[in-house]
Amino acid sequence: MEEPIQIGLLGLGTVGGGVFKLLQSNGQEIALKLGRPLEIKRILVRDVTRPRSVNVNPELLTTDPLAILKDPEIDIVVEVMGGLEPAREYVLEALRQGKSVVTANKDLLALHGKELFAAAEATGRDLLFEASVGGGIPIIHSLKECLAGNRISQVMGIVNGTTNYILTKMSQEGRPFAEVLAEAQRLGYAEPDPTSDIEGDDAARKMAILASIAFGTRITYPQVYHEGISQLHPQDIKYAARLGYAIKLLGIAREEEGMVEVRVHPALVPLEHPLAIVQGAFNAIFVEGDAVGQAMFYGQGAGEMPTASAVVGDIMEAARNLIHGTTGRLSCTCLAHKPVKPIWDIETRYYLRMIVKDRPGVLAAIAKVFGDRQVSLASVIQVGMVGEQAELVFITHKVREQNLREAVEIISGLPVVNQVASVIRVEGGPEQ
Ligand SMILES: NC(=O)C1=CN([C@@H]2O[C@H](COP(=O)(O)OP(=O)(O)OC[C@H]3O[C@@H](n4cnc5c(N)ncnc54)[C@H](OP(=O)(O)O)[C@@H]3O)[C@@H](O)[C@H]2O)C=CC1
Ligand SMILES: N[C@@H](CC=O)C(=O)O
Ligand code: NA
Repeated sequence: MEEPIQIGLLGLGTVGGGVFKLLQSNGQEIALKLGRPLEIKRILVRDVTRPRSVNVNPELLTTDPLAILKDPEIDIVVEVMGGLEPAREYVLEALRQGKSVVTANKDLLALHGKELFAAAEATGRDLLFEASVGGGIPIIHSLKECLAGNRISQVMGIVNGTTNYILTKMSQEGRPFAEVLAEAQRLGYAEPDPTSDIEGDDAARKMAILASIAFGTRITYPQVYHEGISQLHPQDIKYAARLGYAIKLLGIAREEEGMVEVRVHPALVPLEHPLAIVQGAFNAIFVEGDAVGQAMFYGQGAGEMPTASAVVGDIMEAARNLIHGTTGRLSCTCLAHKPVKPIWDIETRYYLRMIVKDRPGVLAAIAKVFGDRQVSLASVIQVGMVGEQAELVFITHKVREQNLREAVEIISGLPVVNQVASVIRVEGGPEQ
């Protein structure tokens, strides 16, 4: 067999450790498939003395990035260290040095994609990032290649494993938020700062990447409206279930008449919808194209080995392209400019929970405000009592967000209304 293709690994944490293990355990099959073996030559870490879950020769470890970036024998740099800086500078330098790059870093791509792809195009090398969205699910390649002949109208799904794990455990086992989050961190699902999972930033970055590819226009992370799950009340999970819904952190991207809608927020999803049954750290992504119709991608969206599966697939593609002299054949696909719709212009259904005075005329007062703002109600249910006050749940028909927000503001000020406790969008039903 020929000389190995040399790899430099930036990071040996959850994902880097998984990549190391997979290249060891499946190295022979991989070499057979490529016709050349892959070899990890150096690994950048912060602390070479830290105990590792992988059995690695300490001589491979370095704290000097130049030992990888400037090594002419290294052909492929794998960035699995995370964060914006210095990861951005290292990826740019690797590309400038004529190396192909594989990364799992959605933070980087969702903010600096344009600069990174320009650098890859300048040297004609590959910049591959399958692991950045949906962990092990092959969604990036599917959108960029297999579905490239379609006009994509919608990408919708669960793209954060940590929050789906938390919501699953809270709803099925009634366990407290903090306890389940700690478990997700132990299992390696969460980001180093789990706030980005909990507050929807991680999912927003992934939706920026998916929307950019699906609609062929550059969408960056700051353009993605997002809310997380930290403000969710456990009673809303309970009431939603009673009404036939699960609450999921959904990413939604749509293109209509040349405008893109892209958002991340908790949503009530009907229990009969396939996304409602996605449990634990699993992710699922629905894609709708004019030729393919509906396609759903499902699998483990986080964790050591599922993510390593995507990274190693990309390493093999980069290696194949090097072997055949075909690097850089599939670069940036953001070729058009399409404006992003502001959140107040979106149209959807809403679940609202209110604490109100338990007296006649209250419903009529609330209904009048809704009516004045063209908010049409699909159902109203009294779910319980909070002391002397009644707890009401409303589900609306589809309405423009601006109208709903105005109605909520006026209703919150009505003397008969103590509090509009929750407003959650409803997605995936017959009206969408
Ligand atoms: N965990 C997951 O399920 C998934 C993660 N990702 C992405 O993969 C990337 C890696 O995530 P993960 O493996 O979980 O992160 P970890 O925190 O587990 O690992 C990070 C690794 O990078 C090293 N590192 C970080 N900063 C530096 C630095 N400045 N200089 C040198 N080495 C550094 C760390 O070194 P040391 O060990 O010495 O501290 C560590 O080995 C992130 O971009 C993440 O968003 C993508 C999909 C899923
Ligand atoms: N923290 C992320 C990891 C994968 O991208 C998640 O929970 O989905
Ligand atoms: Na993926």
